Amino acid sequence: MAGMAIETPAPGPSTDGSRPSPLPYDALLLYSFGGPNKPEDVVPFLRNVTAGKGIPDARLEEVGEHYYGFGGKSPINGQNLALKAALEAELAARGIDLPVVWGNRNWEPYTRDAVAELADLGAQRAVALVTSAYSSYSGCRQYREDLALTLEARGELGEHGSTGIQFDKVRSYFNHPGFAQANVDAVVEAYRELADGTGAHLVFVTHSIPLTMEAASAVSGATYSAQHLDLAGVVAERVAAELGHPVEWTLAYCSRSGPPSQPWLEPDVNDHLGELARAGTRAVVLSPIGFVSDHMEVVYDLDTEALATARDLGLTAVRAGTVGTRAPFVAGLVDLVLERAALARGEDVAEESVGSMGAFDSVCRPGCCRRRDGEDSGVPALCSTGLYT
Ligand SMILES: CC1=C(CCC(=O)O)c2cc3nc(cc4[nH]c(cc5[nH]c(cc1n2)c(C)c5CCC(=O)O)c(CCC(=O)O)c4C)C(CCC(=O)O)=C3C
Ligand SMILES: [Fe+2]
Repeated sequence: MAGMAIETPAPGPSTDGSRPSPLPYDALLLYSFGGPNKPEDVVPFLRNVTAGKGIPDARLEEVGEHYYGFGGKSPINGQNLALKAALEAELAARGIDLPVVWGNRNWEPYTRDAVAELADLGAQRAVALVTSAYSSYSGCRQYREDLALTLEARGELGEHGSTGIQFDKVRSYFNHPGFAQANVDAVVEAYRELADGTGAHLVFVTHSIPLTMEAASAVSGATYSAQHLDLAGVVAERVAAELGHPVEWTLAYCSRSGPPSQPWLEPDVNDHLGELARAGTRAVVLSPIGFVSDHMEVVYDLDTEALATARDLGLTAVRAGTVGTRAPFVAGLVDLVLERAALARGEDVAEESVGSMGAFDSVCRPGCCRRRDGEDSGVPALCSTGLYT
C-alpha cells in the first residue's frame, strides 16, 4: 500500500460512521429572531416585530426602554454569531462540509440577506434551523411564513412552493436529548451555586403566549405549554438524581404583551415567586428553558426584573444558564441536521427524544401552529405538506 494516496471519501452516506452525510442539503440556514445593535435600531426593530400585531404603544415604549437600558444593543446577535461558530466547529470536527448562513426575521442580516447569500453560494437545497425549541406560531409557522414571503418577494414562489432554493426545516427540538442534557447541566450548576440547595424550588420559565396561540399549537402534537411541562419533568428528574435530593418544580411565564383584555399563559414569574414565598419557599433556581440563549427577555425580564422581585421577597435566587453553545446542545443540533438529511433521503432513522411525546414532525402537518385555531390567514408557509396548509 506504500505510496498510495489517502483519498478523502466522497460525501455520501457513511460506511464507517466517520463522515456522516448532510446530503441532499448543501447549506444550513441558522434562522433567528434578530435584535437591534445600536440605539437608532431600536424603534425600527420594534416596528418590524410588531407590524400588524396590535401591541399597545405603552408596551412598545416599555420594551424600547429595556433595550436602551442595555445601550440599545440586544445580546441576541452576538449569541447567534457564537452559535454559528460553534455549529461550524462541530460540523468541521465531524468532517461535514456544510456552509452555515445566518438570517433573522426582524433585523439584519434579514432573511432576504441570508437567502441572497445562499443563492450566491450556489445552494439548491438548504435545511433551516430556527433558534426556537418549541412548537407554536412564534417558534414555528411564523418562520415558515417569513421564508415563503421572502421567496415570493424574490419572484421565487410558485403554486407548490419555492421555485428557487428548496428549504426543509429541522423539527421542534425541545425534547431532543441534546437540548435536555444541556439544560440539566445548567440547572445542576445553578444548584451548586447555592450554599444549601436541598430545599430550593426549581422554577422553569418560558415566554408567555396568548391562549389563542396556545390552543392553536396543539395541532403540532401537544400544546406549547404541554411541551414545556413534558421537558421540565425530565430535566427536574435528572437534576434530582444528579444532586441526590428531591427537587420540587413549577413552570412560570415571562414577557407577556398584548392588550390586558387578551388572556395569555400564566402565572407570570413575578407573581409566582410571590406565591412561593408566601408558601414558605426560601430559595429558588430560575431555569429559562423557553429560550436558547441569554437574550433580552432573559437579561431583562429574568435577571433584572424577576431577580429583583425575588430579592424584595427575601428569596435567595439563582438564574440557571441557557443552553447557548453548551456542547450537548450544539452536538444535538448537528445530530438533528443529519437526522433531517437522512429523512430527506428517505432513510429510516431513529428520531431521538426524551419524555413522553416522541419526536415532532419534520414536515409540518396541515394546520400546524397557526396564530389562532381554525384561522386560515391566506399567508403561504414553507416546510409543510402544502403551501397553504
Ligand atoms: C414564544 C416566543 C419566543 C420564544 C421563542 C424564540 O426564542 O423565538 C419569543 C422570542 C423573542 N421575542 C423577542 C422580542 C420581542 N417579542 C415581542 C412580542 C412577542 N413575542 C411573542 C412570543 C415569543 N417571542 C409573542 C406572542 C409576542 C406578541 C406579538 C406577536 O404575536 O408576535 C416583541 C414586541 C414587544 C413585546 O410585546 O414584548 C419583542 C421586542 C426576541 C428578541 C430578544 C432580543 O432582542 O434579545 C426573542 C428571541
Ligand atoms: Fe417575543
